[in-house]
Amino acid sequence: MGTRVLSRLGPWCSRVFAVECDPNSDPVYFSLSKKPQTAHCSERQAFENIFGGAKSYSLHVCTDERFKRAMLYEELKSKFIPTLPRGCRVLDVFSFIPDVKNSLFRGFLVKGAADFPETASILDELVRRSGVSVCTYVQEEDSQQWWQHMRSKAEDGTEVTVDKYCVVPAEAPQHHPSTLNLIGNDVFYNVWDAYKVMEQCKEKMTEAYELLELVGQNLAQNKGGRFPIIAIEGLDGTGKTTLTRSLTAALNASLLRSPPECLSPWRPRFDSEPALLRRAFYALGNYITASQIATASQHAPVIVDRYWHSTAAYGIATAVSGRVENLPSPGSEVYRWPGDLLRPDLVLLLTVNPEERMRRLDLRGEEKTREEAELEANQLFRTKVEQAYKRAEDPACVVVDASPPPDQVLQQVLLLIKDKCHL
Ligand SMILES: Nc1ncnc2c1ncn2[C@@H]1O[C@H](COP(=O)(O)OP(=O)(O)OP(=O)(O)O)[C@@H](O)[C@H]1O
Ligand SMILES: Cc1cn([C@H]2C[C@H](O)[C@@H](COP(=O)(O)O)O2)c(=O)[nH]c1=O
Repeated sequence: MGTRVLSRLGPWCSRVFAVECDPNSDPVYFSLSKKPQTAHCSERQAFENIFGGAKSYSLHVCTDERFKRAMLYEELKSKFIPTLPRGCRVLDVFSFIPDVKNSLFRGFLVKGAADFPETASILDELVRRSGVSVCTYVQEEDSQQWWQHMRSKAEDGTEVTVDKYCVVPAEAPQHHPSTLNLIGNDVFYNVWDAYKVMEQCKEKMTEAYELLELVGQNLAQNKGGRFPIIAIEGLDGTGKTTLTRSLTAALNASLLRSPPECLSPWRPRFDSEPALLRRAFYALGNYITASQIATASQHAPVIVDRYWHSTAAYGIATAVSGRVENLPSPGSEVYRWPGDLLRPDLVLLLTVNPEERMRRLDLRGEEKTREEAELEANQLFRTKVEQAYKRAEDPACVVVDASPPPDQVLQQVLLLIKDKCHL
């Protein structure tokens, strides 16, 4: 793999690497060079922190085929990483070509592997896997420089180093590497892109096959009727269900949701699949909901409990690691509305402070999805979801303070609807 060209994504040695040690600080960036270069003291210290101690390995999922990449990454994360001894530390590693979309390969840096002989044999097994590349990090005693050794198996089964590069400091790119693959992996901007993902797994999942059938039956209808379409968005527990019910009664409206009810039986299955499939499931759900909205809005106003903005906000916030500043800047193309999806007339984003939201969730006390559990555990994630909502464009979200009692929130929202939709 070392000297071979990685398909259209360029040679290995032209890549930049980022190791994430802590979600609240910048990753350590490095690139590869055939010739050693002198690193500053602080840079040497940073390398010492990430590779130092007992032998370190990095594993990279290296294929530009998105389905295979998603499956392999999930397999490493859920099957392989949990088998490592507790003493090993696992950090996220990205390898990418700066500013080149879809050039990101995700992986893991396993620190302290040499302390556990069984770890080395597990990692050596991975050298054989197609689509995974395994590197080790070695410090040369005389020069204090770190070298990345690319591992491979020879024909006779013995492990060999196929290439080695000096690890040299690299500048932080303008955009965080985790933003490079968002489009087409974490957010889909047309139905066919999500459809193609689902098609790739319809052989192994009957749910995918049935979902595709449903989408096929629901695509023809995508033009709104004469009544307004109002989407209600917000983090879990902000009061969407409560408000959408009372609004529906007050406006004599139809109430719909995304994902639509007809997908509820399949949701737990897709929620436990790799992110690519999960995101494709939610994206396709919006198109089925759109077809229901198209019919319903011919007869009455339509209230939608979550719609496209949830799909995009959760997809972006899950994929972009680390700090809120790592999100794509406002105005980025990732915050646009898909051209082929029925647009609502008004989108309201309900917001409450974290303590009140937690109080409401605790009072409700239902079973949680993976996303909900993550949201509850992680304030950083919640802030990223809310920021992604706020950056959405055309239509943008109108922020509503949902902390007053339900009746007051309803009155506030009715006034907004009267003003914006003339209802
Ligand atoms: N304005 C409000 N004031 C106080 N409590 C509220 C208010 N609105 C909703 N609640 C309560 O907060 C809890 C969560 O509300 P609700 O289920 O409507 O939120 P949600 O946004 O639909 O959540 P999810 O997205 O997880 O389905 C419920 O117990 C509900 O009764
Ligand atoms: C619609 C939609 C939802 N999710 C995630 C976000 C939430 O944590 C859960 C719960 O949704 P609920 O139906 O309101 O209970 O699902 C998502 O990730 N993408 C989506 O499109």
